[in-house]
Amino acid sequence: MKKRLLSYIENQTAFLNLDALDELFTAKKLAEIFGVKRNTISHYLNQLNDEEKLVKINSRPVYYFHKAAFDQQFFHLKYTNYQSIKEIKEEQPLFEQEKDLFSLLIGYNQSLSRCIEQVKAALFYPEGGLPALITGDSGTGKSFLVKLIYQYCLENELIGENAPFVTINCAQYANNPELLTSNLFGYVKGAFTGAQEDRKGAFEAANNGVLFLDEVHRLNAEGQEKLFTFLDQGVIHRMGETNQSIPINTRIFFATTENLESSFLTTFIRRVPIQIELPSLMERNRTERLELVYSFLLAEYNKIRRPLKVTGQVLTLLTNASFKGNIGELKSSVKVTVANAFSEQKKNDTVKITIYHLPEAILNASNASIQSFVQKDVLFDEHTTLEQLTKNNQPQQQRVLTSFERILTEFQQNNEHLENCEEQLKTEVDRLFDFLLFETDRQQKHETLIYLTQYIRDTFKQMEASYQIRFDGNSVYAMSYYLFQRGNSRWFPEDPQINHLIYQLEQQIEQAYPASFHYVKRILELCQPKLDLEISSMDKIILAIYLKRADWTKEIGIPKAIIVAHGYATASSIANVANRFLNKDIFESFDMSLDVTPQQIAEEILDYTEHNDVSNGLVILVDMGSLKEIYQYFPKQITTPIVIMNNVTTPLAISMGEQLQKDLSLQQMVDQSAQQTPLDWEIVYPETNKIKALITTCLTGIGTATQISHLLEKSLPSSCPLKIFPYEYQLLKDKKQNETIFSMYDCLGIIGTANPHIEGVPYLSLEELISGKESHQLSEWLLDVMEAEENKRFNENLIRNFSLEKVIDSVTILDTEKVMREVDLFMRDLEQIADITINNAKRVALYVHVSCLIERLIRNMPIDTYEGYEQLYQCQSKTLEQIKMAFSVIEKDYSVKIPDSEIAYIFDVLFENLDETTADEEF
Ligand SMILES: Nc1ncnc2c1ncn2[C@@H]1O[C@H](COP(=O)(O)OP(=O)(O)OP(=O)(O)O)[C@@H](O)[C@H]1O
Repeated sequence: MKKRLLSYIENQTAFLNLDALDELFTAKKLAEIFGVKRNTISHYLNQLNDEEKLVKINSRPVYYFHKAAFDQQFFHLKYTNYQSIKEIKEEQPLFEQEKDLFSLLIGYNQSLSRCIEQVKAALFYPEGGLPALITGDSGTGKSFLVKLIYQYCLENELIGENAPFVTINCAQYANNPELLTSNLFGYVKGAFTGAQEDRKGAFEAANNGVLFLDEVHRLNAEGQEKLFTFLDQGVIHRMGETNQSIPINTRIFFATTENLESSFLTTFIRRVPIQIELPSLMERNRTERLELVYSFLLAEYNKIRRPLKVTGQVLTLLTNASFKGNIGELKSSVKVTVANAFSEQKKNDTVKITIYHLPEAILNASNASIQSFVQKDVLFDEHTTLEQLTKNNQPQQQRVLTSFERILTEFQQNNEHLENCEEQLKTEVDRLFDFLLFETDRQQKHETLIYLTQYIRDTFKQMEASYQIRFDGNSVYAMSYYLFQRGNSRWFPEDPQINHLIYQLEQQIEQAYPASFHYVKRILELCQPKLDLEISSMDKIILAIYLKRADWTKEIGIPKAIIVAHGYATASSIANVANRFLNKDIFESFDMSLDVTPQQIAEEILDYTEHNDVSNGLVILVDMGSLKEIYQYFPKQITTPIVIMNNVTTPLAISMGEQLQKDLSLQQMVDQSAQQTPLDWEIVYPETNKIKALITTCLTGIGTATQISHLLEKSLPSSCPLKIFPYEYQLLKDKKQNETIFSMYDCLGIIGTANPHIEGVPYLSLEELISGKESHQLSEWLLDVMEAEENKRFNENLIRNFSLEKVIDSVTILDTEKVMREVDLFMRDLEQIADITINNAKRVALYVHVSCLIERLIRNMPIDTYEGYEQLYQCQSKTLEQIKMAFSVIEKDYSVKIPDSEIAYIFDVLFENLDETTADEEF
């Protein structure tokens, strides 16, 4: 009996649902099932619990389930006795905890993840949340989102149990704006003809609840004014009532399909700190669109309750079609499709849906996509779930997510110390890449994969050229497969605990493998715009661990060398012997027919330079004096120095081959060889029109040099032809002018954190540049490449971009672009009013300081007091008033009041010596 009981509970435990525990796990029900007395069953159950075979929950009623079956099916439990289900749930591992209501939105962890973060930021704002504006084309899900927001508020007790939810669509009142205003704000008796009694409006109805104003741009001037009063002061006035204001406490959400630049919206959005932009259907990736199609089909199945067999072609066409009315129109197209099929096959057990049931417009719009990747047929019936459909669809994506989870769990279990789990993480990453590279269907040569690989290969080459490194050959494939298989999905989890883990791990990886981390970051940045990728921290972590393992090697920049000779095999046999002797493939050979012209040879060589990396120079050994002149046929804009040597023989080739490997400049190589054998040679440097370039460098490594070059690139006017190259400091310092870049480019100067002292190339420290002490130097270097006006803009952009990252790091809810624009205005006004010029260093400080200040004020965070304000005011009242005046735009736009203590701090920033944090430290 005891055995049978245990085995029965074991089988049932697999179906256990912690959220709705079945009666079946109680002594009472089990006694009924086994037809014995309840006491007998209780006795056995307790025995089994003592033996640690069953878990007991001492709630009312008491539940028992099978420990091992539970551990296997769900998660590992530490004990066999618990007081409540809640206690058990607390042991649930991080990644299996419940999803919140927003997970009902398709795309909640992909294209909508940022939107949901913003919604939560608005909702959890202290003292009743912040208003938010939701923008997006028709049918992108604005109303749907707000309905969920309301449910979410109820679930999280942000509003009371019976709190109201009021929706007003302003577009419905297009012909009667007064009616709209009265419906929103209410009116008092006599406010207009027909107003026979006082009446509440939507604002009052939504008090203590949620108010949703759709198509808000339709409000007329009066309505707008009333709305602004509410946003600024939290009160409304009914129509016809000017004296009495009614305080309203409602969580307000607005939506509009209108362009934000329109005149009403610009004044309006200044008062609405959070703007949430929903992507159009086409901006969502294919996986997400397919998920939407699945969910709508599933909903139709649930309505008609007849299995639906949908062909892959239908799924493909629905997924790829573009709809003006976005998700809303996709949803109704699915409805029409199912209705067409259903009415035709009313009597069939299964309704088969083929392309003939689709609305015609879809067929017309999607012709082009018929040949592309086609889905498999899907049967929707009582066993179908959305989760299973989407899971089946992307085993690789799932595999990537599983690795993410394992890595984070491992890291967490090792007390968040990378050094304790480095090996385990590497093994996990290796396993993931093995799976992605070798266990996925390689036959299916997906166009996207081919495109990805091609682009990533080019990016690697670009990286190799600028950093003088060489990546392991497999890295290109590994990276392409990874990005392809993980799909367009991005993984930005919401759980703060997981985000904390990711943040910690990313920081530690960056510290432990700085070079790999920087290369990965740079490669991803370069790929991002072309490949339409959303990069997450986990991508950087995984790829940095992988690249670290594959490791990259430093390329010794040796020039390419070729031998050109007349005759059937002259060149190739010399190259052959020399390469064998040198034990390395140094030379390539060009065997030429006897009647070839020098011009044809030149063309061959140019063709070679186009297909090979000759950025370290090219050495050409030729067999006839006349051929030495071939360079005349090279176009003027060759970009690499070329040495041409005459009378090639095997000893000459061997001697040159040896010199080539010594990491010397071309000139030094020739000089050395010439000491051994008399030589006839010519060196051709790129002539005129060399492209102008700046070099950035940093003592701490190429990562920072790249950041500096980024900063400069971003700040350059778009028309400027200047190139910027990040460089290893040590390399510049060791090789000096011999570094190839100086012969290939016209290097105007070096900007960085340490001077490599290169003769003839001026140096400017980043700190001097940012502080403005020496920014005129940069202007002088750039005289030839840009006009004075452009130069000025460059300097301003530089300071702005330099500050941007810090502002991004410092503010959480403000729109960074907007707040920076506001600070720009503040500084401009201040310069005018106080007749001062704010230097670069102070600009940087003000960008950050004022942005944080606004955020603190909006968030009602405590503001520091300023000691000695009175004394300061006595002697500096004029300047303090001027600063106050310059703040008026910010005060108006953000509806905040800048306290006197803050004005005093700004005074300090402007007129006291700045805290000497240097630009280098900031980097
Ligand atoms: N993320 C989503 N996941 C699942 N269904 C969605 C999602 N977004 C929108 N929908 C569905 O799409 C339909 C259209 O959405 P909704 O009416 O909210 O769009 P809207 O932006 O308010 O449109 P309009 O501006 O035309 O009023 C809704 O029926 C909703 O069920």
